Amino acid sequence: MKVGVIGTGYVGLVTGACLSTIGHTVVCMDNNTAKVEGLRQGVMPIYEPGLDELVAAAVAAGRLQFTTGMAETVQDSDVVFITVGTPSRADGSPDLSAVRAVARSIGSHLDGRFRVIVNKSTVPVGSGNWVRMLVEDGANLVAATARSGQHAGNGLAVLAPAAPPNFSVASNPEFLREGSAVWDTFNPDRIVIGAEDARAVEVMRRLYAHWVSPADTDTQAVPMVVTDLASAEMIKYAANAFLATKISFINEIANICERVGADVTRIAEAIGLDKRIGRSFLNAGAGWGGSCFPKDVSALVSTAAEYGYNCELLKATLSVNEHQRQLVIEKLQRELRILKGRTVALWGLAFKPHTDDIRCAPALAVAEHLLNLGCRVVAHDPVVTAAQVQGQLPDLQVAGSALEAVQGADALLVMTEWPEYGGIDPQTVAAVLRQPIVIDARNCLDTQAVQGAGLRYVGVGR
Ligand SMILES: NC(=O)C1=CN([C@@H]2O[C@H](COP(=O)(O)OP(=O)(O)OC[C@H]3O[C@@H](n4cnc5c(N)ncnc54)[C@H](O)[C@@H]3O)[C@@H](O)[C@H]2O)C=CC1
Ligand SMILES: O=C(O)[C@H]1O[C@H](OP(=O)(O)OP(=O)(O)OC[C@H]2O[C@@H](n3ccc(=O)[nH]c3=O)[C@H](O)[C@@H]2O)[C@H](O)[C@@H](O)[C@@H]1O
Repeated sequence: MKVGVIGTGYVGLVTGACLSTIGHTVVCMDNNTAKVEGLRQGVMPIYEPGLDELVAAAVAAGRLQFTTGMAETVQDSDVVFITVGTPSRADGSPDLSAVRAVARSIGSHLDGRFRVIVNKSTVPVGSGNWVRMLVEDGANLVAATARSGQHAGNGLAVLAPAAPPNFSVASNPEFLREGSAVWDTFNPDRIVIGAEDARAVEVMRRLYAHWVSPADTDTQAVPMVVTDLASAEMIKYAANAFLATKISFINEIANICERVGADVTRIAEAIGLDKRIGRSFLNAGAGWGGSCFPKDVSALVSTAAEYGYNCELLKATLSVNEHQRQLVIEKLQRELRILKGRTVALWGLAFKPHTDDIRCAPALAVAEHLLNLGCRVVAHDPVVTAAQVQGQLPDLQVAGSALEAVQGADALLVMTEWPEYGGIDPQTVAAVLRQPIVIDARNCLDTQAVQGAGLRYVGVGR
């Protein structure tokens, strides 16, 4: 099938690359000219394991193209995905301006051929109907402009569409995780389709046939949940809110463990063996961050408030998470007493390992707090660069290696559980630290090896 993807960020690029890999012909569009130009030259705008190879192969096979042109993206496609960002506004509600602009623009390029316009951006309940309205507005504007005999900016007359727009809106929430986005897309737990009509469902079933009706009879089909638009939109928020709550829950248990002398890692292991609970997302630490959990939990709270409902549980999920970062500072204060004038080595800036994404990264929040308290903070991350953090935290120093960051520091603070940190010999760390203190805010180091090197180990909930 022919697929247009509008917004070539994390979700758009991974979606486009994976759909072209399974045989569809995909055009990825973005209004960021530099990004599109870079992609045409094989430069990935994000760090995502396996993505470069996938994109290169799909481009070489002639099944993946990049463009800044909306007209060609829409006109050539049977399915048009909207995958633009929906960041949080100051009040926690999502900023839908990019979705609005794109939906109107899609409408202005439609003709009589049937297309499914698929919203993959995370948008509040009710957005499907809103997208339909905007697409119709875009189409009506072109028709009205043509009727009035007006001219486009280039002096050419605007042509009236040959036929009224023929489209259906669908919602297809995305569940990929950064750092394992390609794997997640090829191995989904479910595919959710919210649709207005059976025709759209049929198109989406064909698009996702690779997963939902695999040709190889030995391959297990992925469940496809077909529902109405509002339920599909709600499924996305409910999934993220549940996962964020699960992490806040284990962080709360960790905080109790610290007081009573229990070990949260053993508790997570044991309760995780209960199939009703499951082990994943029970790693206590410095709390969750990233581009989605914070904005999506806040957006759900904000949507509920619009409908007169006060989300007590989700508000607690948010506040436990906020508090979890504060606890990292308190642990440092307990160990070092005065923080002003101290040097803290900080390992890990990304919001989690295997990504260079620093959006809402707990590490940056903690670094900012330490800088405000008068510390010198020397950070290291295997993939996040100094240039990425410069604008946000100009006083944060970024070292070229993990050991360089630790040199002469009063404490080492581990904020992201990059596997390479576990491979560094604690003896070499002990040899260069000014004071023998390690705060492991992700419980990722070998406790005994750290203690064996004569370092004081402070983890989370143990
Ligand atoms: N990042 C993730 O892991 C996941 C994100 N999501 C959701 O997917 C959506 C997209 O997220 P990301 O890919 O992370 O966003 P992103 O910020 O990485 O990318 C968005 C892209 O849209 C482009 N864009 C903005 N306005 C445009 C316009 N008018 N025309 C064309 N392109 C435009 C931007 O230039 C950018 O390249 C969000 O709603 C997010 O919540 C859902 C699941 C996973
Ligand atoms: O909507 C989205 O954008 C995505 O949000 C999350 O994916 P992502 O943000 O990439 O990363 P996660 O692996 O979920 O981690 C989120 C945060 O939780 C933290 N976390 C995760 C697991 C855990 O046990 N403990 C914990 O503190 C991580 O360190 C990270 O800061 C969801 O897992 C995806 O399913 C969803 O598609």
